[in-house]
Amino acid sequence: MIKHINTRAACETLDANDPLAPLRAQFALPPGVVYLDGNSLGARPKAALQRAQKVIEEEWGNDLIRSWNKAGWFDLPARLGNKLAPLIGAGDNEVVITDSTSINLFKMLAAALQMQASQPDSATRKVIVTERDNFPTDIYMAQGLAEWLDRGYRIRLVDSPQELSSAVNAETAVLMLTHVNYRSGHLHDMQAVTAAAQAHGALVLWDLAHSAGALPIDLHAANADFAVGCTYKYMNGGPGAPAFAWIAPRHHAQFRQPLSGWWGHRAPFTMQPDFAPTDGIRRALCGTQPIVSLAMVESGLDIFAQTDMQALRTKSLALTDLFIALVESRCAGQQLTLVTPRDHAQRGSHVSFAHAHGYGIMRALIARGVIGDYREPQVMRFGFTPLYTRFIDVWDAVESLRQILVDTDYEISAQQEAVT
Ligand SMILES: Cc1ncc(COP(=O)(O)O)c(C=O)c1O
Ligand SMILES: Nc1c(O)cccc1C(=O)C[C@H](N)C(=O)O
Repeated sequence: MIKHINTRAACETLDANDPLAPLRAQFALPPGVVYLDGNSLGARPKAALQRAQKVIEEEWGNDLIRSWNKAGWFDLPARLGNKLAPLIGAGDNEVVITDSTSINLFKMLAAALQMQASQPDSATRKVIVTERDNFPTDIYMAQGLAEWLDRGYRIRLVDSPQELSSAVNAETAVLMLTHVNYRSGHLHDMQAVTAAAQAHGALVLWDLAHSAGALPIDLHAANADFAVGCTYKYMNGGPGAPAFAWIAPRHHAQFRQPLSGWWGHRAPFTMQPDFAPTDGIRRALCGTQPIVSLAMVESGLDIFAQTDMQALRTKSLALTDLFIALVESRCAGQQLTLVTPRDHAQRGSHVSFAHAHGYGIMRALIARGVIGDYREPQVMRFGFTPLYTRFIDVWDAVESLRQILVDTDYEISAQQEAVT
């Protein structure tokens, strides 16, 4: 049906019939902007401003240190983790919101390697498998940990999802994958990949940065071992908002991570000189949390509580289908190559097109108020956030893209900024 949409008026009708359309009013989006970068930094929930005011003025300003108890600051990582849990198929007391995704990757990987080190085959199980095309921080964190441990761990980088089945074997300690690829938008079959790796004795760590809040996830049904992800993308927690970490309950008792700060201690205010890990998911914590930033995450999560991930997925696929169809019909012959899988089962919530002058074209789009981003090599990335993206936004974005391409209205050798 989406394939036959070829007027802006038809997109207006899609918006008029969209059951999720009213949710957009809960976001503060600047006028005249088509925002297609919620996969990198989500838009601001209007409620975040009042929340920030309350945290800063009342909780910090007025109640001062009493707020650790009175405003529940100390429990915030776990309380918000419980709110996030249903979005990823996790249960109560299984998720904390804390630190950054990079740091949580380090903690989960370190704990997984330690669990594997206690197995009888530990001498030969020394490989961390991931994708060469994974988001670089994931690979860098694994490299840093392996180097620092200096116990013979190696990183094996696979070049395609198809290669995974031959790359994972009895030497694999951990398979660490990003569920939806940051560049291509390719979506892994979490359940099948997890089962195949576990059949070889590997533990499986999922980075949900580009899928949490974008599509339904069921960590329990997939029998995953560990998961991490960002809250500042589809969850709209704000720039640099703390990330989340999930540990399968069956691993809680064995879980040990090396950043053994006092927030992970059994009784931090007894001030004992020896570290004794607390029970459960709070073991993933390290030290004092950035409370103002952490508190912002709740405003984003509260919007998800008004809908469900299946409804969001249905709209997300309609938006990405429409974008692909319109770009291919209206920008035909303009040397654009679709990088994202067409198959719904393999597609997240962003769409990427490659063009030799991708960076210059993206700059021109941003100058016209259509905000996406650019990833090397040559990839223009457009994120579709079903909570606030409209079908007319898709139309308007493609129309701007078409005009820029037809008029060659972009700088061929645009100077790259620090953040692309
Ligand atoms: C897959 C993936 N993991 C991790 C990150 C970021 O990690 P951090 O928040 O630690 O910078 C990103 C994006 O920045 C990402 O796309
Ligand atoms: N975390 C980011 C940042 O600190 C600056 C600019 C962009 C980001 C992003 O989140 C990028 C994103 N993970 C990506 O997929 O490229």
